[in-house]
Amino acid sequence: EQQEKWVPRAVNMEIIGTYAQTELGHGTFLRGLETTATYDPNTEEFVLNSPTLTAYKWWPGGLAHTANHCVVVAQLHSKGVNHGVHPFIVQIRDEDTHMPLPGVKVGEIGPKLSFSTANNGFLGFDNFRVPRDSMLMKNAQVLKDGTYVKSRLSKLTYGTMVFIRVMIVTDMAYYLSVGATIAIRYSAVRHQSKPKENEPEPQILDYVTQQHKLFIALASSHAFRVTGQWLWTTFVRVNKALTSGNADTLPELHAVACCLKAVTTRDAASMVEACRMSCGGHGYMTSSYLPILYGITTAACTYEGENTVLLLQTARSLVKAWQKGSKGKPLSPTEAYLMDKSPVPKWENTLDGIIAGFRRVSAGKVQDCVSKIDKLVKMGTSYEDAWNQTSVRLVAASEAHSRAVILATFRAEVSRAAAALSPPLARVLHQLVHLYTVYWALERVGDLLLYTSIAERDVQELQQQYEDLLQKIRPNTVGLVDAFDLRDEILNSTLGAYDGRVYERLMEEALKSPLNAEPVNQSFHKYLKPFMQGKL
Ligand SMILES: CCCCC/C=C\C/C=C\C/C=C\CC/C=C/C(=O)SCCNC(=O)CCNC(=O)[C@H](O)C(C)(C)COP(=O)(O)OP(=O)(O)OC[C@H]1O[C@@H](n2cnc3c(N)ncnc32)[C@H](O)[C@@H]1OP(=O)(O)O
Ligand SMILES: Cc1cc2nc3c(=O)[nH]c(=O)nc-3n(C[C@H](O)[C@H](O)[C@H](O)COP(=O)(O)OP(=O)(O)OC[C@H]3O[C@@H](n4cnc5c(N)ncnc54)[C@H](O)[C@@H]3O)c2cc1C
Repeated sequence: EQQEKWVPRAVNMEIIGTYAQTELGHGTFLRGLETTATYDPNTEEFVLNSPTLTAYKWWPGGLAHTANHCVVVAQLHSKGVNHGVHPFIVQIRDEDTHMPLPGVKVGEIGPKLSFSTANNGFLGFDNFRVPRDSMLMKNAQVLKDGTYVKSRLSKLTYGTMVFIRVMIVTDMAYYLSVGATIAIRYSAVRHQSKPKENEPEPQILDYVTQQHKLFIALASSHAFRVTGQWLWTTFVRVNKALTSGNADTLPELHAVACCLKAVTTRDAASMVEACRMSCGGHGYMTSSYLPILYGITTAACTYEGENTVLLLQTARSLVKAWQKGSKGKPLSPTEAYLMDKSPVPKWENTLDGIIAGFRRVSAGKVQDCVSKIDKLVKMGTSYEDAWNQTSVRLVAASEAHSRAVILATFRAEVSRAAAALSPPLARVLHQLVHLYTVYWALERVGDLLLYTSIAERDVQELQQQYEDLLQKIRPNTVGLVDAFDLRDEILNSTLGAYDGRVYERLMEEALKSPLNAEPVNQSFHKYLKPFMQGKL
């Protein structure tokens, strides 16, 4: 009924909304949110109120000047009892005049690192009344007399965030495809230095260090697209089960969505920055689009759940799984490997060997965390303090688990799809899987040395495998980014345009600057000349 009321109006843009959860004082700790929604049975209304400055909603995208409605997450009070945070759909502006409604204080939060096109806003309520059906009652309800009917699963309130975290993994695949396209096309056009005096300046794409910076971004885009597809399929399956009242698989989805969102956003931000730096000074130009792209990807490390907090959520699940498995209870498919008690096998420099190695690292780290926590608790430390003192290791265990999931998914999905591809295309995609897997083995070689039987000669061989792969992928690099098929209008980049006219485009953009409107800028007469004449 509520969906019939609100969804059609949102779809036809009568309602422009945003998600108003975060407050000045709380973003992570949702149970600490201060906005209140108090039910008045006499009028069958909720009274929304921001009791303190820190209760003001702060950050929601489009809230400042675009949205006329929003989903407000508030502490629900009824019959004198606080039932915790619940979502409410609230009109905040007049649909004709767009003026803020009486009792609503709304505005712009100010300049940000990036996302300058999104008017992120603040929102405060001064005993603002909304009808009872403003409470989104899919999970929990408040009856006309104020009786609270609890949800069958309180965490369903957090469902929106799981959905967005699932989507973000695919978003990162897209953003990495943009960064890789810009930087690799530029690296094919840019010639620099003379390693061989009697030869012309080479393409910078032929420097192996440049390949090391860029090819992992290209491979990660494919790895995250494939993993994002797998995660979406998992989300759809869990959601279907939830609809029929079965919440058994929700904890696993929450855990894997948390660590994948955290690892893919962190990787995307650092790899987009590497793309920016690989383009030298021109990568620092706004017209290259790389600084904006960095701002967008680094924001994703914070929004929809700050990365550390989410990695700790996954660590909570891994520790619980270890404790369950140690009692012989079955584990979820993504965590079942934790109970592999077989002897550490002889190391193999193969994809399967490396994936098995990352699972060993994750299981070893989880076991070390459980042992440290148990030891601290036995010494009289509270569980919460023991958790905090172990939290750096818990984050590392969560990252290792996430990497094992990505490596295994990327390999399995490409192997499955390869049968339907032409042999040359299958070969190139397998090279990207191989590069991605060996890259991360080398990045985490310390962990592999701690938890597997990898030896020094294996590491040397992996380094050679990696350098051979850079050489094999080089001839197809431009073709691989062209295959992302990103239009120039979407790339919005002087360095990444398909025609490669980099220098002409850089100059064209420079000449658009208002500072080039006249040969002598007025600042000379107002400041420079008086200063030079000692008059300032
Ligand atoms: C391809 C094209 C791309 C174009 C894309 C364009 C743009 C990109 C899109 C968007 C970009 C622009 C803007 C971004 C919009 C951003 C929006 C936001 O940021 S919205 C706000 C997000 N905020 C958060 O995520 C808050 C994070 N905090 C929390 O989730 C909770 O506070 C936290 C940390 C989980 C703690 O909650 P708490 O109640 O204290 O729980 P516990 O830790 O005690 O755990 C209790 C149990 O509950 C389980 N749990 C927790 N969360 C969930 C969940 N979501 N689902 C299921 N279960 C959950 C948890 O596992 C515990 O279970 P056990 O007790 O261990 O069994
Ligand atoms: C571009 C952008 C768009 C956004 N859009 C929206 C939106 O549309 N709607 C919305 O509601 N919100 C939005 N947000 C807000 C975002 O969801 C919050 O910023 C995010 O949830 C982090 O919360 P916080 O800012 O309060 O940081 P905090 O939670 O205060 O985190 C600060 C630091 O404390 C650490 N920390 C916090 N808790 C713990 C813990 N338990 N254990 C260990 N360390 C901890 C964190 O790791 C972090 O290092 C947006 C934010 C950005 C940057």
